[in-house]
Amino acid sequence: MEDVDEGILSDVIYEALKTAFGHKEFKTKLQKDAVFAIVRGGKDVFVSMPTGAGKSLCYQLPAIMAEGITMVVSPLIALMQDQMDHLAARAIPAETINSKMTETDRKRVLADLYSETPLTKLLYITPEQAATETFKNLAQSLVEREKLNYFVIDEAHCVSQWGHDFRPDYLKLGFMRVKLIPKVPCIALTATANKQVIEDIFLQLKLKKPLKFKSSCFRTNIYYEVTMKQLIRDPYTDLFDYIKQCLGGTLPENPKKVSDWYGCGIVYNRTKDGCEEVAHRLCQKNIPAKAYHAGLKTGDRLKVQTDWMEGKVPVIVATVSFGMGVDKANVRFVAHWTMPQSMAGYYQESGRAGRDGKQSYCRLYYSREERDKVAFLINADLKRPKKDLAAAKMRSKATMDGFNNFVEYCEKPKCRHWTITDYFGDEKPDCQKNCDVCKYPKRVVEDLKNLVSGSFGKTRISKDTGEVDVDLYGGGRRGLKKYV
Ligand SMILES: Nc1ncnc2c1ncn2[C@@H]1O[C@H](COP(=O)(O)OP(=O)(O)OP(=O)(O)O)[C@@H](O)[C@H]1O
Repeated sequence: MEDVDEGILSDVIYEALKTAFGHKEFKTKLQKDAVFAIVRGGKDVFVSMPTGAGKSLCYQLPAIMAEGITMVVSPLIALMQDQMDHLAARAIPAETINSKMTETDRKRVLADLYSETPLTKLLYITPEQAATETFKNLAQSLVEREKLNYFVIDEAHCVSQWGHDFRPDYLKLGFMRVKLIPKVPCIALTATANKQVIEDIFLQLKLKKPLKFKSSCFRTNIYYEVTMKQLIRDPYTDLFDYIKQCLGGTLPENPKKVSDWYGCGIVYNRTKDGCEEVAHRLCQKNIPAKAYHAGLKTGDRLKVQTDWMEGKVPVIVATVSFGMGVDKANVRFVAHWTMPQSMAGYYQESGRAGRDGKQSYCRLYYSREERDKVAFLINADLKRPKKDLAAAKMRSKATMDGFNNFVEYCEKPKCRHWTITDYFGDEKPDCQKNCDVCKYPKRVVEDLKNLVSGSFGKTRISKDTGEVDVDLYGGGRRGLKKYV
């Protein structure tokens, strides 16, 4: 659509936005700019927006406007299914080819894709599927028939050796693209990429001078805080009170009538047993909660997720296996009962709060005991023998950096929003006291002092960095030591 008059193009895009997705406006100017650039075509595009900002629409709208097919590489079958359900609800024909589908379905999808006028608009595949002969032949055929419009890589941080969800199969996509579909524009999207990850995405996918659409990862409507678990007398009571506060302040008289609750929430836990334990204790306190983890049978796990999605149970207590692709608007809080392994992981998990733009809350329960446990687990994992040593070394460094950065988030009295935006290479945000450090600086510093025993140096607030400089470790050692 390179030569189309801009006014006409704009009318067509807005019309499609309304008829296909039911939206009158773009969510943000960045979403609009990205859509317009992708529709104009001819260029690779990189989109980095916070969770819930509406990245999917950036490629789905151009995909339905174009005459051919858009291929979307997505990391998980569940994630694809979720996207396809959303599209099906809007009567947009989307299909997948994956290892779990029946032979009949597979034949049906392929027959459509090889037909003269395929009905499919979006085809979702995993990176593993993209590496198969079936897929290579299909891609070649679509290119020859000029039916492939865009090649989309969702959750593009998975491509990067430095990304927290690194998947080696993603590395093949760059070669495949150059060899098979060199002229098809590539659209890479992510929510969690710092400078290093972005550079690696460009390199691995061999993007050609991509147009960049990046917004700050600053989530204005989330209150971030860290609670020192070892300093509170009764952590469970603290969690109950927190949840009650986030979900409307008072307990409904009939706790089974969930419509009384103001929204819902997630409690993340590192272990299956931990999830069961917390869910059990919440139920004892009349807070309906269910555990979600890999130890449950598929059907049970699905039921827990559906109950939570439909608002039948306001609190889900889950391991990190829960959440990717979950698009629920009214998540009022995300509490971490244990510690994630990296800043990028925490940003993604906590970012499930407040997708509707309303004020929401994220609290991490932190203790040094937990920090040491996670450090031990990471160390053990890094020591396991690896096939590709060079890649493993790079990964180790990324993992260590990610963890140490996150320890700093917990242990440095610096604006939480600023720490996050700093990590992702974004500008200093205007926090507006929407974090504990900015709202209660004295209390945070006191807590940090109490976190460790030893002598403390003077407390000084730096004008340049916003950090409260305090000798937390005693013995004159300043700053944080590295743990992994
Ligand atoms: N222009 C728009 N107007 C109103 N709502 C929109 C618009 N674009 C997207 N949305 C809605 O915003 C929500 C978040 O969109 P989406 O799931 O694409 O976010 P995302 O950036 O992909 O998030 P994540 O990184 O968590 O996957 C969805 O409910 C979607 O329907």
